[in-house]
Amino acid sequence: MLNVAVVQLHPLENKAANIDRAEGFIRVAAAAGARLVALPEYFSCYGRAVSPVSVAAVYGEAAETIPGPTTERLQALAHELGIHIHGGSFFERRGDALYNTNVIVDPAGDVLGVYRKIHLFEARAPELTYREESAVTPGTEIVFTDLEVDGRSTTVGQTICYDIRFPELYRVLVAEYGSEILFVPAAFPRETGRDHWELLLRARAVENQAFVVAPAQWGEQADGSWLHGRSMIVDPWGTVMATVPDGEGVAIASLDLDRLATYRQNYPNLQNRQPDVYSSSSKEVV
Ligand SMILES: NC(=O)CC(=O)C(=O)O
Repeated sequence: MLNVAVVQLHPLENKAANIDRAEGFIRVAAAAGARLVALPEYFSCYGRAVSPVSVAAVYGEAAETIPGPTTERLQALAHELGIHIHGGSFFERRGDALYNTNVIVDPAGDVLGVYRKIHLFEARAPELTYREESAVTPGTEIVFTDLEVDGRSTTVGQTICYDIRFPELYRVLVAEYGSEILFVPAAFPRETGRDHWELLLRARAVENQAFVVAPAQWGEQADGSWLHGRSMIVDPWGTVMATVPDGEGVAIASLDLDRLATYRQNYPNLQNRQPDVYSSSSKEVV
């Protein structure tokens, strides 16, 4: 069994305070037996409160390189507690560009996987306007990471928030790269989250026969908007194993990776895919 925790945070404008609270919840989760603790998207800074023009400035100020103070803090913490930490996401500066980036850190304090969000959120609705690309550059690489936890190896796929709407990415992470656990750190707004968040997480879990680990931001922002929260861990059958209610907090679930292997054998959905047919040019028009 692999004990995994999701941390739900209410992002405030003070980056140092956000990181301090994240550390506090990581310690709580580790003390409760979690071997892998996952943080939400933009856990150290979230910029919904400001106009698109100043969003870029706020993000730019919050951005860090890898290695940098935030990754070094996660590395020290993972080493001290002897756990893996999935560092949700934060603003990364690389040359002149900013990315929405997450890392996985192992108990030796090493950074194992660096993923830059590929699909950047955009909404042009009367009730919700957002264009992540105004400040952030999209990543161009699919990232999966091999982990060794409690003497068992597993492969995890790294994604972020809006990526969840693009099932192709998850299919590749599972069918081509063998991921057993899919990470989806997020900051879904209430407008989309109330109807789509759980539905999308459970769909990706069922269709890919994989665990989905989804820590989220929750709560009211300075501009009066709300983040949906409902961090959750979903099993490959689509059952919600653990969730965090409104507010900050931690939820933990025990993932049975051996049972996952049996389940994939008993229901060989992944083996029964017909990729040749999907890509075939021999379409019959009636
Ligand atoms: N915040 C996101 O990246 C995505 C989102 O809110 C949505 O897809 O809805």
